[in-house]
Amino acid sequence: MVALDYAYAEQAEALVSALQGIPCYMKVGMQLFYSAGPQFVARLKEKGYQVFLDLKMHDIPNTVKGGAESITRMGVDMFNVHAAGGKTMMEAAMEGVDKGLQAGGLRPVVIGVTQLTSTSQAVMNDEIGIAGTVEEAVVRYASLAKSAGLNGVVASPLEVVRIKQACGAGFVTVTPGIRPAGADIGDQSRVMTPKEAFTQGTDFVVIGRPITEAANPREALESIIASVN
Ligand SMILES: O=C(O)c1cc(=O)[nH]c(=O)n1[C@@H]1O[C@H](COP(=O)(O)O)[C@@H](O)[C@H]1O
Repeated sequence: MVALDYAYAEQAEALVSALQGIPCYMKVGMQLFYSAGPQFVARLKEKGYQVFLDLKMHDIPNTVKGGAESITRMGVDMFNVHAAGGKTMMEAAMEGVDKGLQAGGLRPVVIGVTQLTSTSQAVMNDEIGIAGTVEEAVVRYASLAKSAGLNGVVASPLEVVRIKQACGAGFVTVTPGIRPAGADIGDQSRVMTPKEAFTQGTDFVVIGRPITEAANPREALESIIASVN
């Protein structure tokens, strides 16, 4: 999944054109969506892409339900909500999906965000104030997401084995925090290479800057795919 983290539609369009023909999901996050909106998502769908709309909803259940309904009507393939919003909020998201389907939408894969991959053990314990290991917190969020009827979670590849043990092999894992060997980690904290991530059994890897900031993004993505194969 390529993270189209751009402020302007033209920049994202240029990357999509550069990657044309390479099979991948396109991830639209808040930076692009707040600027280019549902029209950009519609253009990606017209081009035949599968789209992960990453807006990480986290609000009261009624508001998340409405957001999920609108997102489902948009016809995206995947979207996410914060598992930290709790079981009732996540169940409300699934109710919103049902309402969106009744209005003619397509069924999306619904994913819970666990602990952001930028969060280290120390930050989680000392700053946010959650005790225990990151892995324990992630597995707890994943189990909660599963009990609310979600299809999977976003986590770092380091937690995939434990998530699959707790929630089953079919529970989808979407893993950012991916860095090819030697790449700049930036603000990420819990990282692995693409190959290592797939060795852990993840279903999807999400990659942004190693592609978007490369001198040649197409070559960067092709070399990542080659490293996995
Ligand atoms: O939900 C996400 O996609 C997400 C969750 C998370 O825990 N960490 C995370 O990095 N992401 C997203 O994944 C992408 C990672 O981008 P890079 O760090 O540039 O590869 C960004 O678009 C983030 O918003």
